Amino acid sequence: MNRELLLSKAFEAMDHAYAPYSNYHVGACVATKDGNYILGANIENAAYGSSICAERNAVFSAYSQGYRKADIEALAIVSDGERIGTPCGSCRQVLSELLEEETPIILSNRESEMDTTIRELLPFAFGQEDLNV
Ligand SMILES: O=c1ccn([C@H]2C[C@H](O)[C@@H](CO)O2)c(=O)[nH]1
Ligand SMILES: [Zn+2]
Repeated sequence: MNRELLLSKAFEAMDHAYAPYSNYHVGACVATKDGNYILGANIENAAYGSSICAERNAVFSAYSQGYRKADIEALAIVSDGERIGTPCGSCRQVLSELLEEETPIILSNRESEMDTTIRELLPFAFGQEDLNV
């Protein structure tokens, strides 16, 4: 996985964000172990709650193409904010099920970068194993 290419694909996705309400543009890219780069951007809606975050779009897209957590090498999430953006609570919940605990997550706002994992972002996550089924 080429880190610079992964980040540049995430910034390319950010350019496709549709964010007329927040004016906060986010891009994400999943790097798969077989060499694919799958993009996602935040897409907003006048009914605000119907909007979708960039990282969920990218990871859902990867799953829609048949990839699963073991196939994902890294996830980059980038934004045009003044500080590095971190995933919202809903995305952390989704990522905790759809990524491996230690899959690298790279966050950037062009000025700086930060490396993390979903284990670090959402410790003690609620998951499938908590269900009574
Ligand atoms: O990690 C984040 C945080 C926010 N957003 C989007 C949702 C909404 O469109 C806008 C403002 O919350 O940014 C993302 O895509 N990813
Ligand atoms: Zn989110």
